[in-house]
Amino acid sequence: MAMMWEMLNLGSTMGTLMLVYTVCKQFLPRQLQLYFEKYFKKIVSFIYPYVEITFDEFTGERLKRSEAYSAIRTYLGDKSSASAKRLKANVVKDSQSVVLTMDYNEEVTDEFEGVKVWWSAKRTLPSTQRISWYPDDDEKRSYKLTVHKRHRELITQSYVSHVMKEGKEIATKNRQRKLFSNNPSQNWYGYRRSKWSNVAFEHPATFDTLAMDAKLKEEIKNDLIKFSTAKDYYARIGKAWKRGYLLYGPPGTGKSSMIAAMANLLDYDVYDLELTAVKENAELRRLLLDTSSKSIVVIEDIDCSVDLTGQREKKKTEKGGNDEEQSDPITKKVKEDEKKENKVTLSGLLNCIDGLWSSCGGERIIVFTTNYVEKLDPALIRRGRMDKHIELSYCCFDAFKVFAKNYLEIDSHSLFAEIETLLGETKMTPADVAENLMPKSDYDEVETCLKRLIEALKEAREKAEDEARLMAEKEEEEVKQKPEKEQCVKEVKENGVTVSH
Ligand SMILES: Nc1ncnc2c1ncn2[C@@H]1O[C@H](COP(=O)(O)OP(=O)(O)OP(=O)(O)O)[C@@H](O)[C@H]1O
Ligand SMILES: [Mg+2]
Repeated sequence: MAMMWEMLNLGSTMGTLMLVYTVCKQFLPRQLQLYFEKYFKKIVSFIYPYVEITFDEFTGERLKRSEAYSAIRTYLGDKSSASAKRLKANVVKDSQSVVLTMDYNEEVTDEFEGVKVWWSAKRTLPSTQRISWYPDDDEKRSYKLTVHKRHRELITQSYVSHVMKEGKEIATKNRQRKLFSNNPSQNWYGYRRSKWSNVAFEHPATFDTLAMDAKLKEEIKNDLIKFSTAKDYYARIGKAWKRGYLLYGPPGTGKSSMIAAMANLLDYDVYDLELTAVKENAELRRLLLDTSSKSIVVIEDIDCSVDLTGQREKKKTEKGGNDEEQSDPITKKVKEDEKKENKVTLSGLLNCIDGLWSSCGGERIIVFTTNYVEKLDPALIRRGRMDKHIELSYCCFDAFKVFAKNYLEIDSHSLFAEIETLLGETKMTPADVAENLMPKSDYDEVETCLKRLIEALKEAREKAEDEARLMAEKEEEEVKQKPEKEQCVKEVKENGVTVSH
């Protein structure tokens, strides 16, 4: 019997049965219809001794994508690539490989411990046509597993977990890392819309291409590797498996490049959290809860994203602050509106970091970057929240050597000594050093590039010296004018004369 069912297409057989059912129901007299319906199920289960299990794409009021569905899709993609006639292809892993998935209404057979099962992919489109900005909103997708009822136990107890496990393993093997960015909250709701949008993460920066002090680089690499393998350690000491990094330094010193290098080293996804698009603390919490493990959550330019100087501002206002600013109604209104627009507060952010990490899955790194570390509230960057503070600064000789090796493929040169001296005398960001060192045409020789950098360093040194001279002159002038000013103020006080400027 089973052989016969195998030879027939299960889907079309059921289709035929349903057709018979509909036709009979229409043409049978009313009295007989009731009997027919009553016995139809029994007849079907007798002729069709199979169990069907459906795995829908979405669970929990369609807000969460089902893990089982994803795992089955990957598993069947692998299985069906040899037998199915219609497949869908997705390019993964830096465009190097293609992953196939079963197309809709396609069926594949699988075997488990000698038992045959049938899988089919289904898509249900909305029954009524309607105009919508989101045409796919009502589309439902699922996989259907069909198996003989005498194998029900084996399939539900062992086969399904086998499929899940294999599917997850294949997914890990083909994993294309992603860069996520948060969507504004008005796009969060409805079928298949989500809090984060993503693209493939393909940043080429690694710790080998990162130009910085060699010792510090090694220390950071070791710290990251230790963290990623310390699951048991964190469990033993009773701490959530997370680590916070604060990267600070002037623009163009490699903060963003370091985040990319971290993600590439650990094979983590990156969640680039734009705080200015988050309306309130509750939204921030939901966003963070929707991140996956093995990920780096990044908040760039943290000093610009949230009013971290709130407490100090408040104190200033209490003392009287800037009278002009306070009395100006337009400035006041703009400030009020700004506050309404962005209600993420420092305490909200702190609660999210601590609350999130201690309450849900681990293996997450949070990175803050800033150009002005002194502006940040100490509560935000205290150890335990931001465990490691890393200063990325102007280009040192170690960093230059990395650039020379990567950009010009040299380890030493007679001009290196001069460059070392100049780097010690002036401040140039790694971004500027890289730009000067990069060959500008196919005919640019190594020496040309090094000499261009030397010229740029000399220019920067002269500019810095000029600026220092000007500053010194200005200070001298101020010192000279001080006694005169003091005398003037004294006279005004004594004589009660109003001086207008
Ligand atoms: N330490 C570095 N090592 C290698 N490349 C660097 C380094 N610093 C800067 N660069 C180069 O300069 C460019 C700018 O660097 P990056 O974006 O990482 O700087 P940043 O510190 O994040 O700057 P900002 O504060 O403006 O965001 C990068 O494309 C990179 O090629
Ligand atoms: Mg940056």
